[in-house]
Amino acid sequence: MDLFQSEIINLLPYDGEANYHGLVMTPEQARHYFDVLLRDIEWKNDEAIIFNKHIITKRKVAWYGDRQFAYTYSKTTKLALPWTQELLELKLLAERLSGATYNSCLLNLYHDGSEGMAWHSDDEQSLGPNTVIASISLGATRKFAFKHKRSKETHSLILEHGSLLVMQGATQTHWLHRLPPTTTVSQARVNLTFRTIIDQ
Ligand SMILES: O=C(O)CCC(=O)C(=O)O
Ligand SMILES: [Fe+2]
Repeated sequence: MDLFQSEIINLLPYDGEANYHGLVMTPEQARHYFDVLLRDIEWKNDEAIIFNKHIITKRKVAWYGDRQFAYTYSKTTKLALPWTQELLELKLLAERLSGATYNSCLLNLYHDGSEGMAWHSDDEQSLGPNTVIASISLGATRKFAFKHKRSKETHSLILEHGSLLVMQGATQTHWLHRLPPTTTVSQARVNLTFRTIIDQ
């Protein structure tokens, strides 16, 4: 039984599913995970090569997994670190609620509302088709948006402290998503996306 929200809401009208489970832990648990992850995760500024320029983002990232999976995007490669206790606990929670399993997790740390993530889809070959991605949010409440690649239709929702969003089906094929920057948020947010790497 889901103690927190009986209804799971699918944000997308077609071409995929983005199921928002709402809060999946108490505010105390969410605060605990937020504090421990801020302290213990090996946060690094993200690097990318875009239009032949070497970019270093303010946003910080980390990459963890079952094995030393290589994660390559924007022409940079990271090797997965071994799971921590808290990451394993959150992975189990995401697996139980989403009915899928995961072998890796990408973490993002947004220090305040000036940091976000631009439109993209998580459609790397290493994730395979119709991949399931479970996204847990901790800390500041932020808006999250989807845009259909062809129709340009948009849908957005608010990701709360201690919440779970599961993207699945054809979502990454047909929809872009982003975390828009905002001037109204001064607190930090940590996001974890649990993923399954298939081709290594
Ligand atoms: O911070 C978020 O909620 C989204 C992060 C994201 O889209 C990603 O890591 O691919
Ligand atoms: Fe993403």
